[in-house]
Amino acid sequence: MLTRRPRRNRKSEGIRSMVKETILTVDDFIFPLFLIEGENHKEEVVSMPGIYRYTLDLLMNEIGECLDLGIKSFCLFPSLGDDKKDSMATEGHNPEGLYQVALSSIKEKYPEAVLMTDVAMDPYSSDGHDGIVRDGEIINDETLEVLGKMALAQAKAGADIIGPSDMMDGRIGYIREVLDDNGYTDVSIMSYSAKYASAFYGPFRDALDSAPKFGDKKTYQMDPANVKEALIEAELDFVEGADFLMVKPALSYLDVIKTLSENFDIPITAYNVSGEYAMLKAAAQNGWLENDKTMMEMLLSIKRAGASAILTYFAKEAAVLLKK
Ligand SMILES: NCC(=O)CCC(=O)O
Ligand SMILES: [Mg+2]
Repeated sequence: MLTRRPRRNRKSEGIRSMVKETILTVDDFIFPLFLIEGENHKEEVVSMPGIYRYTLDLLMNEIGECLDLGIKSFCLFPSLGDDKKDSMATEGHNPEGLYQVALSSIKEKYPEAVLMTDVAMDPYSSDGHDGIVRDGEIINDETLEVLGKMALAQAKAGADIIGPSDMMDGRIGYIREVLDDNGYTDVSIMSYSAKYASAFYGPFRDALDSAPKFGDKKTYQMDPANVKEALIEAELDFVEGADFLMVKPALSYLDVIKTLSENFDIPITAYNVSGEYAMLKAAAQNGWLENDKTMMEMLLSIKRAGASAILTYFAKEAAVLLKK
């Protein structure tokens, strides 16, 4: 005799929705957006169908549409020409630079939008690395000064959340101090705490043309084999003042998301990265996977693992579906 029949709780849509443990909403999304110089121009990222690089005027329209769909949070990434890049990523803290001007213009037009930034040298670095390069090495402590300047310029331009993505040691404490010393105690920090040296970033580097000019990022980004190390990274970022701890990528690292969410009482977020987006788009274009259902299952799994917010290129598509 079968007394326990779990199928009873799946017998109708009504009961299934009653026992549902995880519910995905538009509030969960942070939409990463790519910004380029110029006017009235947008170009699709070849390896990310449906995702565009926008000039600021068109980006404004895109943000307006997203706000109408209920997406409240955005993370901006700049794509710069080589003429704007140097070994010290100087353009990254230029108050008149593309990025800072975009932040303040967006804030002015849409004060309700939550703007998250990217702090790392790579979009502005002629070396394509996240830190200062000397004799082929990435120099940690001197890089902190550059990151501090970037974070401060972004805070001055109106950023709500600073997102250090560089994986230098000590940068959260350093940035927190710079922000606080300058009166930006209310500006939050979402730390890319467990950022892995992953092959899933390929399409993003196409989008920003920011691939490293030599070597790889394994001396600062984490080894995909490690999870205990993620606890150390997260603990340091927590102690240094991070408001959110992020895991990146998401889908191959659901165990890391879960481990951090069980061990820390501040929000854990996850970055559903470009390669994860591209994989589904490629399969869907071939008719091998059903786009909408697979997308929702991916996003749901990231939330189920313990993420309270998800940076995802699917944000707009998923918001349209959720609205139906
Ligand atoms: N610092 C931001 C990223 O590296 C994003 C990676 C991706 O979407 O692949
Ligand atoms: Mg760290």
